[in-house]
Amino acid sequence: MTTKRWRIAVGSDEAGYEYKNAIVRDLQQDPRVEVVEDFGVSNGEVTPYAEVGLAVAEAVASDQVDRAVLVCGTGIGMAISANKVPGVRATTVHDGYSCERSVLSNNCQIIALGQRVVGLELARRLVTEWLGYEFDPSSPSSSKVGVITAYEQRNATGPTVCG
Ligand SMILES: O=C(CO)[C@H](O)COP(=O)(O)O
Repeated sequence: MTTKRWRIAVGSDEAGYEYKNAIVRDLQQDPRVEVVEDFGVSNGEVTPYAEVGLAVAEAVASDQVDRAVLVCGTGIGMAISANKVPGVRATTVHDGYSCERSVLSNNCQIIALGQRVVGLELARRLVTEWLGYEFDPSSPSSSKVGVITAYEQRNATGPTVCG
């Protein structure tokens, strides 16, 4: 069990607004959390999920926060968007095992949830459990994540052209 106090960003589009607010409230009351940054959206605001996902992922990449939770209708668009930011590993999670492995196997800094896919209580529980996981850099999974990092670093000046 980790003793770290996390700096967490949370963001959603309008399809994830209710869950985002519930998760922000939970995190604000969690003693393992040092700070919660709410990246919106605000009530009634319509913003493409990618704008929020990219802004939150940049906050992770720049070390403004340690980790983040994103919510949209499915959690898919948010994860795709966040993964475009170099250094960020984000995934959609809707079950406890994937949530655990997203950290312990993949060293993901971001989980994405779908408000139209899972119930609110499961989403809240996943976030609570997620806070208890911390990647072990000395684990056998580390070199596998390193393949991803090395690929990013080799291609840091521009996208790979295939074919
Ligand atoms: O779930 C979403 C993106 O993955 C988003 O909340 C809704 O996107 P849309 O189906 O394109 O409106």
